[in-house]
Amino acid sequence: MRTVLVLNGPNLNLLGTRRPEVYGSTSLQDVEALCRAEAERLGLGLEFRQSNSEGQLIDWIQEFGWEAKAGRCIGAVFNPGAYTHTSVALHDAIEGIELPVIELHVSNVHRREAFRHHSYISPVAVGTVVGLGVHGYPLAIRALHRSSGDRLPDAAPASARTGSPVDPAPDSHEESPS
Ligand SMILES: O=C1C[C@@](O)(C(=O)O)C[C@@H](O)[C@@H]1O
Repeated sequence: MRTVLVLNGPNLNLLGTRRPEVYGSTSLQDVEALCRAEAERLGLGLEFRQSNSEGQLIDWIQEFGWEAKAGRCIGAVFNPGAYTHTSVALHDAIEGIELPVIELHVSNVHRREAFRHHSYISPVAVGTVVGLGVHGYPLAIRALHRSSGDRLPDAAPASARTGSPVDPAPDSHEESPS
């Protein structure tokens, strides 16, 4: 059975009690239950992990990069918490492996403080889910499952790093109508 990884960074163990007006009142345990139900529905195994440590997150990304390369993992839903806005090391970890990553934020970071508007993760993610609350997690799992089944070229991490899905390929540039 192929697995999907759901990875949560610092302070997400406090979901449900930390600033409920921003992050809601659902606990991380409840998020895991939502993800497990979605994974089961799709016939996937679920690895659900959380760490407050940057190094631990990098180790898991590398571990599941190998799992993806071996065809045993379809990708990761990753909420990097505050490391989103600071971590070149997490950017490099994702860039260096073959794990399709969907970046997820429970809150709409773009409506919040300016320091939350920049992400080091987005340029190496296949996509982002932002501001949909905890219901974004099962949606992201579904998106990974769909892209892994269809093997859409725009779902592959390598092509996502060279341009957006709507970018023409470098050898097929067309003049846009004026
Ligand atoms: O810890 C978090 C949670 C967050 O990633 C979110 O899920 O909305 C947004 C980050 O800016 C913040 O540091």
